[in-house]
Amino acid sequence: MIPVLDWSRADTDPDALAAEVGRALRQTGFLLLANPSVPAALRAEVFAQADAVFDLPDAEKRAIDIGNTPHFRGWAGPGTESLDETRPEIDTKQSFNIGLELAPDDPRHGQPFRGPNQWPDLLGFRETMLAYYAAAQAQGLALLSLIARDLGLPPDHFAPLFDQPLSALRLLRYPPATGAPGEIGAGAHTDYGAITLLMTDGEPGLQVRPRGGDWIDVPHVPDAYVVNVGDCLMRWTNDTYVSTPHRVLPPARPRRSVAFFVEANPDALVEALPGTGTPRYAPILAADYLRSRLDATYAPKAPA
Ligand SMILES: O=C(O)CCC(=O)C(=O)O
Ligand SMILES: [Fe+2]
Repeated sequence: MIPVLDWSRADTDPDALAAEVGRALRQTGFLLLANPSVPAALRAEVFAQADAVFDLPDAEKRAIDIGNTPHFRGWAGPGTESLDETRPEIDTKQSFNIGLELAPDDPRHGQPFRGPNQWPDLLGFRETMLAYYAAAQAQGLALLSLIARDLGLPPDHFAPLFDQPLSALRLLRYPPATGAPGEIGAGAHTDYGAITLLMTDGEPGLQVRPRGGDWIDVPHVPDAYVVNVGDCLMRWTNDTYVSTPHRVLPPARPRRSVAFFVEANPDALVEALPGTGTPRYAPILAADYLRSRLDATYAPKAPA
């Protein structure tokens, strides 16, 4: 149901690979990407540094809490987020969020979602995360080039729209299940951005619910990314591609994952791409769309 596609074919067989990517993104909006361009050593280092930041004492994590700034960066402890807006349960996960890094004197500070990252005092953390942010964004853009091919657009169609991205790197850790009623690792949701590149650690829990179907487990393929369509790309493709609800059940053992949300530039105009039919949605700036989605995720809930 969720195909495994080999990224090494992007060089040898791009047209066929683009068609297979397109088919998956039209059907379930999910695929597994083997042999990605991001080096394995860098991916492993991201997991190691993620462990280090989550293992810091709470006081150190609170000093870089996501609530300290309006820029959605830093540590979000357990109980601060609820991805399923329709249910009272709060996600058990904790996360650490990193956005586009700007020089301190960059004039873009203060624009929507632009601001300083909050870095922990951990040797190599910042360098690893910035290297990964760049590598994952490049993989995302290369995938968007195949997506453009599939949609009959010039292969570089998206490049100028993703060169100052709102993309977010999110480290995640899920505690083992306690058995509490209704407990959920990450509530059912669709992603907000263009595409998501997700690394999982092999501990089961991630499920998707294809349209008209029931929840199914997403298999763990070592070294492959779980790739899925976000709501912004669904809207941009005028529903040609579909974003699909997914969730993380409370795992049997601690579970770790690393999501990279590939997002457009804040001022990219998201409107029905050529060839996708009569527009179903009004045009919207990528930053305004993201704002509307994040506000709902972080809205306070009545206690369960
Ligand atoms: O941890 C996972 O496997 C999925 C996380 C997720 O869906 C998200 O952060 O949007
Ligand atoms: Fe997600």
